[in-house]
Amino acid sequence: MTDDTLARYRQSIDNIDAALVFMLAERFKVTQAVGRYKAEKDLPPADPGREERQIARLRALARDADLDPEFSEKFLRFIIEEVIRHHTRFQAS
Ligand SMILES: O=C(O)C(=O)C[C@]1(C(=O)O)C=C[C@@H](O)C=C1
Repeated sequence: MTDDTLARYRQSIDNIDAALVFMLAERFKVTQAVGRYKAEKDLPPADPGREERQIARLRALARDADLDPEFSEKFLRFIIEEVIRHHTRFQAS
């Protein structure tokens, strides 16, 4: 059975998912550089003040874009948690 409407929606979803992967790859490239820099300069892996500002900004953007702010906060925290794990590995090596 073919459902053209569903197929079109899914094509768009696939494009968006691909864009998300590319954007995340770029973000992690930058944060890897930040991790190396922080390790060199003996800076702590996490910066809770910066995180709070990022989350407040993202929540406001989410509200404007009609996206659930709770979800956007969870999503950003999930990414930052992984970044901090990478930073911590740089400090140990
Ligand atoms: O901005 C930094 O200092 C970073 O290390 C990047 C980043 C982020 O992924 O956005 C990660 C960890 C910090 O706690 C804050 C922000």
